[in-house]
Amino acid sequence: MTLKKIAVLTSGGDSQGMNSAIRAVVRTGLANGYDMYGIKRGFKGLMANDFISLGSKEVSDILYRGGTFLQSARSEAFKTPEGQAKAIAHLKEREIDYVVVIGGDGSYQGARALMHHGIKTYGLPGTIDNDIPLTDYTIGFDTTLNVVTDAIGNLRDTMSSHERVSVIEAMGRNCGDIALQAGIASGVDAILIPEVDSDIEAIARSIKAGFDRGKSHSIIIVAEGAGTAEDVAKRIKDLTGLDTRPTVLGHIQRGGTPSAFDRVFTSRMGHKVIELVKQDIHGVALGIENNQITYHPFDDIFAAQNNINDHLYQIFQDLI
Ligand SMILES: Nc1ncnc2c1ncn2[C@@H]1O[C@H](COP(=O)(O)OP(=O)(O)O)[C@@H](O)[C@H]1O
Ligand SMILES: O=P(O)(O)OC[C@H]1O[C@](O)(COP(=O)(O)O)[C@@H](O)[C@@H]1O
Repeated sequence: MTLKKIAVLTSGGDSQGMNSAIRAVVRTGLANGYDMYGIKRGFKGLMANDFISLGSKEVSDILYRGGTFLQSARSEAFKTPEGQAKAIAHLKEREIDYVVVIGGDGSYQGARALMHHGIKTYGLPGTIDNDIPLTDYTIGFDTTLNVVTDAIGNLRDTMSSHERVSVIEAMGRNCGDIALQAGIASGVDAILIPEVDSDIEAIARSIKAGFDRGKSHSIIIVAEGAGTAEDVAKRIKDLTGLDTRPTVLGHIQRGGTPSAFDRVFTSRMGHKVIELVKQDIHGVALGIENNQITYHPFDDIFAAQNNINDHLYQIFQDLI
């Protein structure tokens, strides 16, 4: 009897913990007698037939590394029928039975496209943005929060010495979770996120009042989906007369050694993928909900809304 073959790829923006997820899928797969493969550079590498065989040794020494050793890519060509036909042909030639896609919602669209061509697929939520429905956390989000929280601490030191207002731009595309949770963790004075309309004049008044009471610095965090640090800093300066400095954290947020939380939950998810393979359950995306590893059909993920946590936003407002 031929061994069942499972291939793993990482796609879209990389995130800290992807390596840990790959390692867990591969080691659990090997322990259960499957033949394991990696596909380099996401769907781009799949179209180019860029596969590598993965044994236990190939995934050693990666658990604590950010990024993805399989590397990642965004590929417009894969969205076309021709691109997908190439990808399917390589999977069929190699007799790959299952494909594990680690990436964000775009990558999930790609996984669903493979599924519609008869490939058994799984999605793991690999994005720092925390913008995937039906999972409380995405891979790398916790590490990114720690990176952003550290950066805000550094900015606080220098802003305080110079009595300045710091306006910090966080990533997240159209999702405000990084800004909201790093903002709570850092005790910032204002958080601008795309999900909530903010009154910049009211924010400016309260920052000015803070300085008038003797505060030596003020910190505003703005999610990239809600505007730029530069625009917000200029507006605050115009409204308050205070010295302001914009900082764009950029891709620094996507690096760093994955947190213990990211390593543990990705290990659990990777392990769960193989349990699902054994039961021949597929066409699903995995998540963590109430500390349980869960899974849902791709169609349910696309039908669901990813809402900001209103209660957390309220907590932030009550704490300023
Ligand atoms: N509608 C789609 N159909 C097929 N593949 C898609 C689709 N949308 C995205 N993809 C593939 O997934 C890749 C990653 O998506 P992207 O949105 O860039 O990142 P993420 O997965 O992090 O959201 C894209 O470059 C493309 O190859
Ligand atoms: O690295 P790039 O291609 O410049 O993309 C930046 C975008 O990727 C992210 O870092 C992660 O998003 P995805 O995981 O959905 O790709 C976003 O927060 C940001 O807007």
